Amino acid sequence: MTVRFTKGHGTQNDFVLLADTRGDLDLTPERVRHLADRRSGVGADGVIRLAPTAAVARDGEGVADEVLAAEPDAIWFMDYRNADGTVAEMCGNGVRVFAAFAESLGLVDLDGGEELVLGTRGGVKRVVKEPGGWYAVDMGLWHLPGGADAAAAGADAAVRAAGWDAPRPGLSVDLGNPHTVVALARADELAALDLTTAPLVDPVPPHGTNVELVVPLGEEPAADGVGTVGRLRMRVHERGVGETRSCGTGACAAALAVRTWAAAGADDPAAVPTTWFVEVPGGEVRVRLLDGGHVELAGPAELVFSGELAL
Ligand SMILES: N[C@H](CCC[C@H](N)C(=O)O)C(=O)O
Repeated sequence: MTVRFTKGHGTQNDFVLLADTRGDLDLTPERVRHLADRRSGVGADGVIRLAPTAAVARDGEGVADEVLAAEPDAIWFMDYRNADGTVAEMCGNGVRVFAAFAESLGLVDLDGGEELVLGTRGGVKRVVKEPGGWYAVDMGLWHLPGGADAAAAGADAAVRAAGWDAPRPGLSVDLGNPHTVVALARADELAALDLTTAPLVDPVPPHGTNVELVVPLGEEPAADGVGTVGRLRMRVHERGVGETRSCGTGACAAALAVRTWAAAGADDPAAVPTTWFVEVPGGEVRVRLLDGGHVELAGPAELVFSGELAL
């Protein structure tokens, strides 16, 4: 069979997008790997199928029923797959590119002020477009799997990257998908890091994890002149992919970890910034803590080209 696809990216985390508006495309792991293959296929970090949430529910995914029960307006579902063919619960850069894709299909008018409400395996997500063209995603709830003890200790895992003579402390952060965040002291160490193999994480996360290596860069005056914002730089080794140029859920995890560490050592934790700019090799995104325990991710999304491919 031949499929039409669109290629897009968010801060160079790239995706092949398929408009399966009838919900009848059988996206097997083999097909995902073929589409994502940078030699024999289109090439991408992940594959995103836009499908009716009702069709995903019909196909037996209970989360789609939960999405529709919670938010009947979430008629479209982001079926995200990693390049290795595995399924992941969420993709933050992917949601922004999904929104741009939905716009291109005429399914939503974000420029006209509409909000896109969509389903994912990580629950309902909401996307609006900012005046400057960035897509802002309410990523929903986040949590530390290690709870208050992990927050106080600043770590609940030991992580060892290639070339390290000893493990370093890591903090697990859940964004619907799993993350383990490790602080480094210097930007040159981050730049020199060998991420050609997955860092070893102990205890071994039962469903794997995305590993973010971060360098906190301190605080700076907010653009509106009110208070300060935080800044950090990160690289990431993604579950099911390898090192990518950016990771949206990872940027959220990194900002939440750095804020947790800063708050643990602060005289006034409430004074720690709630907005963070995250520098990734593919660009920059913004992470903002929202009321109610939600976190927002904002950044660019671009559609690059479309084509056809035999599957
Ligand atoms: N590799 C991730 C999914 C993609 C996440 C990333 N591309 C993002 O933008 O959040 C996982 O297996 O959980």
